[in-house]
Amino acid sequence: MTASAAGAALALEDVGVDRAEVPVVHGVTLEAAPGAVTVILGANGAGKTTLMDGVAGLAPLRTGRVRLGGAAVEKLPPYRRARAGLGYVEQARTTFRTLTVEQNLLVAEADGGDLGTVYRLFPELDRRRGVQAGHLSGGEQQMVVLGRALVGAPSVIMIDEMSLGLAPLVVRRLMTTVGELASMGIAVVLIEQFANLALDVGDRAYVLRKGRVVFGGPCADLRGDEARLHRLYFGAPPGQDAEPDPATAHNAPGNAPGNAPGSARGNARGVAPGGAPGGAPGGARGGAGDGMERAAGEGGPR
Ligand SMILES: Nc1ncnc2c1ncn2[C@@H]1O[C@H](COP(=O)(O)OP(=O)(O)OP(=O)(O)O)[C@@H](O)[C@H]1O
Repeated sequence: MTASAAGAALALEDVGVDRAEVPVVHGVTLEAAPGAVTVILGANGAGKTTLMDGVAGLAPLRTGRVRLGGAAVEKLPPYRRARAGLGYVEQARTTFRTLTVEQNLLVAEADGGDLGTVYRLFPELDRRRGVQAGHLSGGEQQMVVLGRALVGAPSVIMIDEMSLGLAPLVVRRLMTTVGELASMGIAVVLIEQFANLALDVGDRAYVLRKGRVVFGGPCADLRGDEARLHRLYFGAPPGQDAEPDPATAHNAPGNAPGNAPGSARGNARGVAPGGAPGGAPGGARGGAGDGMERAAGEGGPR
């Protein structure tokens, strides 16, 4: 374990995950720090959801180690990982449709969970406690799903594509809550199709291509750099140099300093989601980065 992994709320070491016995995720090493938003980006099919399913115990780990607060959990069944503090908001926005908002939350409440915190974060739900979840808007249903994860009192919360099918205004509203969750000390892992919005609220980013990490570094290094995001998502066009090989990059993700909380939080710049990879123009905000990039696929490592 590296020194920084010891302080990480969630640390993955050389994680490989299979889908239907096919290897999809390969050798992923990354960390999520408490009080920070860690963003996972990548094109459709890059393996983001498969990675999260592997961490949660819903897809089989082929290789590697998953540490939660320093303790290895990769051999535990999903419910024990959840009890150990791992919250997972899956892509499908599933509520108990005939139960009220409050009943949905109570079903998931764990020791240390607190409905008051959920209602403070989502006054929209406070006003609709007695309404059946099936009668809520898509955005409100997403709040219920996030709320259900929160009343499990997680130290880490992984959120997969919460913006799917929601209006830009609603997505921006939910993104402010993502920042608030981190401010509460939770390690937030955010998978998001709208790269620009995620990079705005995020502290540290990892980009997956073909199941491998091809970038790990500060979000500031990627903000507004659409060309670089495109290259990371899809590889270099024919005839152009590929990204530097990780073997020569001096800062692999596992060696990088922990996420600096609050770098972008609360600064959402009102950028409309523009599809992935997004990247708002002119958004580069300094950041002598420790980012690294690596080639994947043909010619890439392993
Ligand atoms: N249940 C499954 N059985 C077999 N293959 C799967 C299954 N789920 C995903 N895959 C395959 O695994 C690969 C990675 O998919 P995954 O959903 O993890 O990617 P993703 O980066 O989350 O993409 P998206 O943004 O589209 O959700 C894809 O090639 C996909 O077809």
